[in-house]
Amino acid sequence: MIEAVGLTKRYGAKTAVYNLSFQVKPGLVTGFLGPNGSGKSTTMRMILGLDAPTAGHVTVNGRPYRQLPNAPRQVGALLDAKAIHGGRSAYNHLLCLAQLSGIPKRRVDEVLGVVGLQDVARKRSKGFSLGMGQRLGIAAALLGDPQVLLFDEPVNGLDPEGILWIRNLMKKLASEGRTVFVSSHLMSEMALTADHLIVIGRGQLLADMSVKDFIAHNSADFARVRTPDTEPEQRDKLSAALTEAGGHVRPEPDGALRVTGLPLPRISDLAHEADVRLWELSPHSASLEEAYMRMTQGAVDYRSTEDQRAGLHAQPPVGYAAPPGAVPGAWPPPQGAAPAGYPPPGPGMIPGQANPYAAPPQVPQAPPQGAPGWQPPQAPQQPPATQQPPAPQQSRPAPDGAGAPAAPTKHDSEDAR
Ligand SMILES: Nc1ncnc2c1ncn2[C@@H]1O[C@H](COP(=O)(O)OP(=O)(O)OP(=O)(O)O)[C@@H](O)[C@H]1O
Repeated sequence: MIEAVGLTKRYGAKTAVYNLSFQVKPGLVTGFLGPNGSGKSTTMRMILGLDAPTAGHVTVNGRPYRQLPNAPRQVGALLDAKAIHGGRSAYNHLLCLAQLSGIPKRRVDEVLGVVGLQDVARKRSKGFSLGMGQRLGIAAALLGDPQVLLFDEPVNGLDPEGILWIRNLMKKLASEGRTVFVSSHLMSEMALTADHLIVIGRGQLLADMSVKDFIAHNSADFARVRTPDTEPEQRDKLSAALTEAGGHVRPEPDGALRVTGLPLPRISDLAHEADVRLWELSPHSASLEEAYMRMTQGAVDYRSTEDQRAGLHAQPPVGYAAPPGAVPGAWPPPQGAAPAGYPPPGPGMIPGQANPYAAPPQVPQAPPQGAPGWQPPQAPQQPPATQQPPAPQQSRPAPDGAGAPAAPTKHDSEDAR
């Protein structure tokens, strides 16, 4: 079990993670989702004692990582698969990690078999493809047969067969009662792999719930209705009738109508009353991807200017009414402002948490802590000094990095400096 309480990390004026509290339970695959730069890797690094929290704390099996006896046998991690000494063979890389942690040599062959690298085990890893590197990183994570596993983007570079393999591996590890915490941007994959989701945006918790609940709470079921393609006036007639009856109607790219707010039998009756023939009337549930996009769209930091111009990034939440005077179709509303009609936090959001559609002001950025006038909202309590993991050191028990918490940082760690 992994438990974070009020976890906060600041890099100078940048708040990467703010007041994050969650539990990752054994026996489940827990997906860790969030847009680019939302703080996933930083959180994982704090779990592994590679970054010290600015406030709050995180424990693995009840202790900070650095206080775990023989940590590599309790926790395995894939942070950065490229963090391997390229001149070393896969076998020697794993052997080195095993020897540093007192893991028997035979385990090296076992994990090479598990990840399917047995035939290239003696080849230098610098010739490995991205997918082979990922497999080697996963082998290193499994080396100590740990109860707790963290994977940062494990399917990166894997082909479809590899993706299927890792999906089954994660599920198997969880079914053995292990704690499996995995970050990914592949929503379709997460929908198939994860039982539970932790979603963050701009370093803050947006959701902590089962995949099923997440989809149910963050998406509206809808109906697709199609009238004969050859009679566009029928479509307009139906659209008017459905809107008048209180439905929300949006055109689909293929000419169908997407209708929310009306049950299927009612749509059928309204079509009948309007004397409109239907070619399609079908119920639909949103995908995890749609639910995720809906929840995190306001917390996306990096966006193509092309998308911004074309408005591709933004679909207003269901029920959103543009404020008076707004440019028609403009979404999202101006950052930091919550105009009239701005949706309140929905049922899928964390109680007491700010509306995630809102822009960053909840995350205190400046002035820095201690500066005149700085007042963090609900500032988490500093834990006693004894609960803080010791400051990360440059040299860690696994010098080659991959698969062990020793993996070099994606960013230069301020702590290490
Ligand atoms: N050592 C550092 N110094 C300064 N800023 C940092 C450092 N590490 C991370 N950050 C910043 O903290 C924020 C969170 O970064 P992080 O890598 O944790 O996000 P992420 O969710 O893992 O992103 P991605 O999905 O792109 O991998 C980013 O704005 C990042 O630039």
